Amino acid sequence: MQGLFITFEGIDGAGKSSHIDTLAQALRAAGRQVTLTREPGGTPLAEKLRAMLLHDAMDALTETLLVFAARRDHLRVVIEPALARGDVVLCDRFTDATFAYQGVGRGFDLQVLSYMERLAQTGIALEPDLMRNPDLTLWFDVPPEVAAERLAAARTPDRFEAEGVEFFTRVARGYADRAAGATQRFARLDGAQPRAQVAAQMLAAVAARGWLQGATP
Ligand SMILES: Nc1ncnc2c1ncn2[C@@H]1O[C@H](COP(=O)(O)OP(=O)(O)O)[C@@H](O)[C@H]1O
Ligand SMILES: Cc1cn([C@H]2C[C@H](O)[C@@H](COP(=O)(O)OP(=O)(O)O)O2)c(=O)[nH]c1=O
Repeated sequence: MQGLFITFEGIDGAGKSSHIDTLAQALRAAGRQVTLTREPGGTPLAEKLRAMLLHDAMDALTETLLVFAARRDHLRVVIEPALARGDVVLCDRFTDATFAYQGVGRGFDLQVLSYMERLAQTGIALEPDLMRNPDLTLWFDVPPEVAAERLAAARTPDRFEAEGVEFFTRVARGYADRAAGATQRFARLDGAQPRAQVAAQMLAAVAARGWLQGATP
């Protein structure tokens, strides 16, 4: 079976983590093996880098280098082997987050990011020239004010979540720009709706691609 790479994106508090298990269950019910993972993180090395990224002060270049270092290790150790086995890989965040947070959020040069994206995501897959990209990106789009309200009620903020609404307004614009540049890959979900409706939108986006139809030879 063909591997599939599906990413979950959106600003902090958009509802990504709340919905990833629902999709995993639906895919398993359709006969698929699922690998659940997240970024930054997903391997022992990348989880160490994640802890630094979320808690230690650093400039935007250091942040970007660490994010891509974590991503390359994650691709090498987890994502590419899972895709080669034919799994569906569900990943909570990937490179769109780097364009949204480090790029538009922090103001890091987008062309340099594109170069780093190519460098970090090429040369690991079985096809040597392939730059690994998601097959589908589920974009949980919520107004920054709604996300901030949810987070205030939910958890102690990390270094990103402690940013103000202006930062998240830029990050949200970063996601909208990425989505506009890859309309086939992105499915926009209205994340401000109640959970059941968000879940239904998510399942419909995956079903529309024929990926919930049960095992196919
Ligand atoms: N559709 C929704 N409506 C209301 N609250 C939600 C919804 N989805 C998630 N939440 C709540 O919002 C908070 C952030 O959700 P979470 O899934 O952790 O977001 P993310 O992973 O995108 O940062 C959690 O407390 C979660 O229970
Ligand atoms: C993958 C990635 C995440 N991030 C940030 C966004 C999030 O605030 C943070 C951690 O992501 P996340 O796992 O979504 O946080 P949580 O578990 O608290 O919901 O890392 C970047 O800045 N750039 C990136 O490339």
